[in-house]
Amino acid sequence: MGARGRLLLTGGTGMVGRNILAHPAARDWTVLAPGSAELDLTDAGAVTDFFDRHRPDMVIHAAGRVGGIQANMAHPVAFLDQNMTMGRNVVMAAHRAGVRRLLNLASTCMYPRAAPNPLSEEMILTGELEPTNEGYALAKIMTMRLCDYIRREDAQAQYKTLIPCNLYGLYDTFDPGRSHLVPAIIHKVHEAKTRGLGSVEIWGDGTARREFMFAGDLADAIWKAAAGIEALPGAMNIGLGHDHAINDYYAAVAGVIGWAGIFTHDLSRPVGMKRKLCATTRQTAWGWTAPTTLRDGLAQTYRHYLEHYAA
Ligand SMILES: NC(=O)c1ccc[n+]([C@@H]2O[C@H](COP(=O)([O-])OP(=O)(O)OC[C@H]3O[C@@H](n4cnc5c(N)ncnc54)[C@H](OP(=O)(O)O)[C@@H]3O)[C@@H](O)[C@H]2O)c1
Ligand SMILES: C[C@@H]1O[C@H](OP(=O)(O)OP(=O)(O)OC[C@H]2O[C@@H](n3cnc4c(=O)[nH]c(N)nc43)[C@H](O)[C@@H]2O)[C@@H](O)[C@H](O)[C@@H]1O
Repeated sequence: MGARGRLLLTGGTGMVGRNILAHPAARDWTVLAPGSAELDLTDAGAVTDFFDRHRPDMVIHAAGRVGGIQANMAHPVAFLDQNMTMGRNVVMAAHRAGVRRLLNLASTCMYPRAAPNPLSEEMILTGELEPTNEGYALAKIMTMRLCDYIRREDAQAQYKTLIPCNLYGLYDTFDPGRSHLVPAIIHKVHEAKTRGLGSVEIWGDGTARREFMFAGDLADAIWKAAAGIEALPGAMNIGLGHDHAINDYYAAVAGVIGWAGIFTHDLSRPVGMKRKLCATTRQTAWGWTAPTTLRDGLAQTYRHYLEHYAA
């Protein structure tokens, strides 16, 4: 048994979950990490049974229906329904089972579309959401608020929410229909290189800005948060504090892969938020910064892509 106790990690088969499991701090806990085939989190009865049988001391909720801008736009019903149901089932079953510590993972899509950057935690629920991912964002807000209400009603309950910026890294999803920006670029530029193509198409004009953190770094923040959840505010961004234009990410990936073609722009493609940069005031006071540079993170992710996905 890990010295810190028994921990249920939801989403342990996903990108964030696998990075959490690969981190050395995972050895401090006895981690239970069922995938959806073993425990369907949309099944309330199955989730309650799981808590009754396994009695975890802590929960990290990192499961979700997750995808890039195109998948979110195509399936708002599934993104709202599945994420809301999973969040409700996990948080309520944990509380009913007497679990005192729960770390919930949200996303910066919870911020209002017109909020001024950098985005600080108190801006949530002050305005209209970005329509391209509204369903997902509503589910994330609901789960965060459920944790807030539980803390308010139960002084023993340490149910806290981390709000990570955009992520990329090992175990990412490279399928173009579902992928986020960074894995999409890696796949496109790799294909261009291997097929001898001279150009790659960027969605939009490439001036929108995003803050992408290496998922291995997020795992480090998550374990620090798990070890001292009492010290966390109810909600806290996990970000870098700086961002880049979409065009810059394409150039950076091309540099890492070693491809020297040209970029074109498809202006008919969705762009979403013009910018969503996290305020890192709370995170800085908490004493953590992400260590991995963009170039190093991209190089590690490309190596992983070559080993596991490249044709
Ligand atoms: N990726 C990002 O850019 C990003 C940014 C900010 C926040 N986040 C948050 O981080 C968390 C994890 O994201 P990710 O990128 O790791 O996603 P991911 O790679 O797509 O993984 C999703 C995980 O959720 C599990 N899952 C989905 N439906 C389930 C169900 N019905 N029952 C049980 N498990 C289910 C999957 O299990 P199976 O594989 O076994 O089906 C998988 O382990 C999410 O809360 C997401 O909102 C992600
Ligand atoms: C963290 C996630 O952020 C997501 O928003 P969001 O940053 O726009 O999601 P991404 O899919 O990462 O897209 C980021 C930006 O990259 C541009 N982009 C350029 N080329 C591509 C490409 O080939 N593929 C993709 N996917 N984008 C591309 C896209 O127009 C958008 O402005 C939300 O939809 C999710 O719900 C989640 O919250």
